[in-house]
Amino acid sequence: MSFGDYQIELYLGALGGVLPAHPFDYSDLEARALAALPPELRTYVAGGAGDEATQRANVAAFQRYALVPRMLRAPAERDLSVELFGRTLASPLLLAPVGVVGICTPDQHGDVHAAEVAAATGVPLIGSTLMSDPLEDVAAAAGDAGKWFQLYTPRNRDLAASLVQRAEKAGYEAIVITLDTWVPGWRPRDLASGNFPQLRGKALANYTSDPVFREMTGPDPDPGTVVMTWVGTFGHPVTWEDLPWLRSLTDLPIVLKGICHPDDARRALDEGADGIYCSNHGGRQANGGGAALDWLPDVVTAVDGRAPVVFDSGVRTGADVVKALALGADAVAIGRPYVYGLALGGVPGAVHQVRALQAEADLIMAVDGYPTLADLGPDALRRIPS
Ligand SMILES: Cc1cc2nc3c(=O)[nH]c(=O)nc-3n(C[C@H](O)[C@H](O)[C@H](O)COP(=O)(O)O)c2cc1C
Ligand SMILES: O=C(O)C(=O)c1ccccc1
Repeated sequence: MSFGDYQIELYLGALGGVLPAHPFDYSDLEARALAALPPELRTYVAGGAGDEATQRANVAAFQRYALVPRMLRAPAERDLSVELFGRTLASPLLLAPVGVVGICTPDQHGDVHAAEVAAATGVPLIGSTLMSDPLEDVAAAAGDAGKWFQLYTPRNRDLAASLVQRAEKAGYEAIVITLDTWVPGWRPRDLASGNFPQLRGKALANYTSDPVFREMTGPDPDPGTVVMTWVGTFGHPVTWEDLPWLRSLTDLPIVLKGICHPDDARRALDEGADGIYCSNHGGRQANGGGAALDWLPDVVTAVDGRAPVVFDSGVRTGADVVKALALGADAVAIGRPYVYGLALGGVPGAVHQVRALQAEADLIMAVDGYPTLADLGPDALRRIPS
């Protein structure tokens, strides 16, 4: 069984009279998913920072690299597996943490459904701090699939400790600390529509289910108190000085998300991080930066094999996945593609998006003669002069 078999399944289904129910093209997926979402979610999910130049650059950057086909290399047998923190994954994909995925399905249990996508595909879910169901319920829905917990470090250190300890107890296998979002970026689409879901009390289940947060609000708080308490504690701007404390909270691997500079990557590892997550938050936080993909090679060089490098921001196709891997990422995360899949077609819709990415990546590696991840290095790519 290889990931490429998904195309056989689709063709056979069509021969049996059943055409695929879910989109293949990202623009089509996005347009249909946005139409299916309530208006207040459209700006939040699709939008980015400023005039969204960085968000567009994330996607465009992939076109500046071309995969070079190599022949006669027995590519029939593929192996896309990768080992991350002691778990072997069949493919190097991850579901990026998305704080509002919980409200992207009509039943408001989108975080549980994202975990079901992980369970169905074996692609680990990185669950956000901002969930609509408690992290314990989401972990249970992921079953045997991998799951990592993404921490938005609160100002209240006891609350941070409680969230990390709950995640550890619930079976999450790594803690991803997001560094670039202790304050929301300047997001004109949301500003113009007066829209920020958390301020309407959405996606706060990990707080309202937490004993430390409950002490902060007092018993039976009204919704306004919950939101204002959240606003007061949400975003601690993590610094190097905080790392020993964060390290002391858990024995789980710690992955730092938002690292784009080689010096930051090197120092993070020197100071005890176990993984580096190169990302610019899908262009949602700071406009005016380059594409995350352009920061990846130097980050990989700085890490020098000491720890896994995860990459996200702008991955839309199987070819994008292969290019990020060739530039040195050990695993590639997707954000909006699976959220849109879920919004449009529920769990089967998101499973389709994941399987389509796996199948396309697998078939590209086959046709281009890079049958395993070890075969895929910078030599597989040429930079197209702009
Ligand atoms: C609607 C939305 C909510 C997000 N929420 C979080 C979050 O809670 N925590 C986090 O670390 N990143 C969050 N991100 C960023 C993603 O983890 C990821 O970095 C980004 O979506 C990757 O870019 P892509 O959407 O172009 O694939 C969010 C992204 C989107 C689109
Ligand atoms: O929307 C986001 O990308 C996000 O992760 C976030 C969460 C809380 C505050 C600001 C941004």
